[in-house]
Amino acid sequence: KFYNESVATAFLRLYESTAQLVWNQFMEASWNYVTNITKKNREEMLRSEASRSRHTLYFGSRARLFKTSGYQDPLVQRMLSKLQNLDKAALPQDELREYNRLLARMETTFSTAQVCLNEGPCLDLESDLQELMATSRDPKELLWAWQGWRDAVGRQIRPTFEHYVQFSNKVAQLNGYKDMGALWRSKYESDTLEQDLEVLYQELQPLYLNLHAYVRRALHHHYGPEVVALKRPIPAHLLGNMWAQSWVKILDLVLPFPNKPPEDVTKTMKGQHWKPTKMFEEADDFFTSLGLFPVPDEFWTKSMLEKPTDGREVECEASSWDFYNGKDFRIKKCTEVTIEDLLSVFHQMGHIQYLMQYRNLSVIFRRGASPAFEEAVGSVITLSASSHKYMIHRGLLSQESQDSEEEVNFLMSLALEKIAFIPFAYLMDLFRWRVFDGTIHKDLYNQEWWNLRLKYQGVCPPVSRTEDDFDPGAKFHIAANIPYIRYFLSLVLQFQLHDALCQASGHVGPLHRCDIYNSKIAGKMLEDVLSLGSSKPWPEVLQKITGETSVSTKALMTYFKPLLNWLVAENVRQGDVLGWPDFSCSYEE
Ligand SMILES: C[C@H](NC(=O)O)C(=O)O
Ligand SMILES: [Zn+2]
Repeated sequence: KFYNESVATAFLRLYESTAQLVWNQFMEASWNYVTNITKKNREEMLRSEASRSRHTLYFGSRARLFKTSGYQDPLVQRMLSKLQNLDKAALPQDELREYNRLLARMETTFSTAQVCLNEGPCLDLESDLQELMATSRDPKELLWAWQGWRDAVGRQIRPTFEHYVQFSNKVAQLNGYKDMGALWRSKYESDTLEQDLEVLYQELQPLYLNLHAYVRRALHHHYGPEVVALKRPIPAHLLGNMWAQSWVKILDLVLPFPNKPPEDVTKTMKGQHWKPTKMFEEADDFFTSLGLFPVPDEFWTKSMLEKPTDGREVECEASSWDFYNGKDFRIKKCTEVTIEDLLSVFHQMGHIQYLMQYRNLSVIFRRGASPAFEEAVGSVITLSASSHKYMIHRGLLSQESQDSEEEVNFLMSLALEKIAFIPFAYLMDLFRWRVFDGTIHKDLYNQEWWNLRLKYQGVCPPVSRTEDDFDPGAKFHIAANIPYIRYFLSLVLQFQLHDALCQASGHVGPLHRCDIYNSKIAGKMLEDVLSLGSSKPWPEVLQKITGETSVSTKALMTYFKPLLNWLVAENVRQGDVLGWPDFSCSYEE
């Protein structure tokens, strides 16, 4: 074992100079593939992945030779320990090639799947099927899209997914973890993660149960008792979203004060001839108003901000990309001119801001303090951008003030996005952790998925399911091997950060009215945190902004308190039962 710290420092410098090149090449090849899905580009991406893995293996296996205890510089120690995780590069080459092929197969099946009308056109997920799920109020049409998508994706990738689980667990074991779930959880550097998550979930459950009961009653009223029964779970295809993870598109069916409907911001955007580029410029302007970086010129020339119309097949799922050369950062998004997409643009631009803030760190530290921090940054800004104050400021709303009823309507629209999401974000990796640790046997994948969907979300499949189906695979992050607990933690973290930044920026009044636009103080606090990347444990990073070292639901509960009060009163008035005591998912046989 090498003990000598100066050898380690030289070793890391060599890693640094080679890693940027290798990672840049890999990102370019990956980018070329997902923005132009062809066999040639896939082969090129797989070749580039293999060379990146060889580089990881070379340095990672040598990093394991260093005995880092007792080193003076904690950063050297932290860098070496991170390098020692080889991830999938630990596989023998032939198995790595097979693993990469099946990963590409699952993700590409998702990205190219369509649902076709008999003798009619074929619908893409983005945005035909998502628009149908959002706007149709015909249960049969919704069922057609819901089932068609799962037939086209979930069913197709089930066999591949079973191999993916085996390979993933082998990767984890070769890196010293018992299974891939343990490797995923290790990114949070906490040995109480699962207990902490359960506590957060329990604290949030009353908010979710009250929203669920209220929304169920509204759908019961709209669709009738045959379709939506009180005291039962809600059929998953009626919630305005392909995965029932966000219910914001059925706000019109559940508006607390229907005589005070919010202005249609999407209509205003279209009326003002907004284009996708302007949506990104708006977000860029928000970050620069905080004193943070604008995106570089090549962001505008190299990003894919709209779905191509030249016939190219692309992966539409939005994502932000670091090309590891300190100046090339891109977003891939099939942007539509809608308020939902504007907020999603803010979220993605938050990722880009993180990449820019930590671009001078070692490649090893060019990650978020935790995956949840990566997701939370953009969402924090989105909370300000969602505020009535900001929308007025940008001319997207015209009515100056909101009365208390309009504020409840506003909070309901945020709750349909954020509160509805809680159980979904939690169960996505509860499912996969149990698949990886063997608790969920491969012959029961679909039944166990729906057990979790029933237990945590209180939703049912609209039609009976079998083990020929693989409904979890119809969600991008499962087809694309992207962990998800980051979104659950980000949901709580974003309100905690928003609250701290609002206080620092001098905001007074209810949290949901806060907009940190133009606050250089808030911007400086963000800069101090984002520029650390993953060089410090995330509790230390959190403390720099909030003074706390653990994630807390306090700010989220404060934000939604006026709505919870209203929901509880309403559910009591209606004599509603919280939860789904009649838990069977009924099907007319
Ligand atoms: C919440 C998560 N957002 C994202 O991936 O950008 C999703 O879309 O499922
Ligand atoms: Zn994100």
